[in-house]
Amino acid sequence: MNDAPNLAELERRAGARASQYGENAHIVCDNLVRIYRTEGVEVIALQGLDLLVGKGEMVALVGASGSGKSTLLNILAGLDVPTAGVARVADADLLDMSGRERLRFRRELVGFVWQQTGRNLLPYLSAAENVEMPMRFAGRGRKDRRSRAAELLELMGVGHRAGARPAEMSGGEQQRVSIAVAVANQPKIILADEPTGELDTATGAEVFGALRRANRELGVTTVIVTHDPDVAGNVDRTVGIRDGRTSSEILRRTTLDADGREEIVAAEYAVLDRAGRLQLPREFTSALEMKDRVRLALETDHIGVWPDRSHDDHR
Ligand SMILES: Nc1ncnc2c1ncn2[C@@H]1O[C@H](COP(=O)(O)OP(=O)(O)OP(=O)(O)O)[C@@H](O)[C@H]1O
Repeated sequence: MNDAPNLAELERRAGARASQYGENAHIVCDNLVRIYRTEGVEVIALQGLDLLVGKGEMVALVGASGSGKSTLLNILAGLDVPTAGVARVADADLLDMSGRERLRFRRELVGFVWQQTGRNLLPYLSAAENVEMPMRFAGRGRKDRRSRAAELLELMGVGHRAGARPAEMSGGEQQRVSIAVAVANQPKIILADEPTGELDTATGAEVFGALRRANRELGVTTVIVTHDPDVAGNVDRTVGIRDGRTSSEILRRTTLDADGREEIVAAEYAVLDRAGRLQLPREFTSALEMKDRVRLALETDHIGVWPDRSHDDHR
């Protein structure tokens, strides 16, 4: 008897494998490409980016200016449409949405916090009124709105500023109110673009703390774009973006030290994508003058990478 699978079975297995990528993730980017075309010039802002974020996870995106962080965040926010690939957020397919679905996605599923507080808050409304505003749009009753706004401002540590207008608050307070606004309608995801960009370090840490509380207490998946070098201690995972691709990850784990005390350990990894591609850190490749090609060797527990010396032999 021939036990070899037929073509239909092989296709079924391949399909089943494909659907497994990111099946349980809250955010899935698979080979995401975004090309901007302006006056005949093409800029490839994202070139095959892969990213998975789990439900309830708090992730920071870091990377040099122009690496594609804002492009990615705008796509995840439903404000921009990728050129190719897969982008799924809370089960919504961002490449295949009608205008109406996109609007619903932006209103109900994601909350935003932008760097400029002026973009987050209406200047003529008090903190509490700002938090109530999205709930009014969603048709929630007045009593319910009031109590939820008060609760959220309290959670963000700005309950005592409920009656203040944005101009009467400090930058850090405004950003904490902005987080309360972003979570008012119970979104599944919060996206924050440089939320501490205009703040000093101490105030920035308070804003990260508020984002952390929203993430932990409300269970909302959180993605933050930041230049803040101290961010790794505040989030579960830091994802480095280089040239439009995820290139490295810093994972934060809590372990016990020799005396049984909890300590936070952050370990840096290079990202190996599904095609087997790996970005070697520039400092490593330039230290050994590696370019164009390298020699690889499989060892029992690691892979060796050597500079290509074949030119030297032929000289
Ligand atoms: N609307 C646009 N039209 C053309 N090119 C764009 C546009 N938006 C971004 N780009 C280009 O795409 C690339 C990625 O830009 P992006 O703003 O995503 O980077 P970034 O990592 O967020 O940078 P920064 O930290 O400076 O905000 C850059 O080369 C940028 O010039």
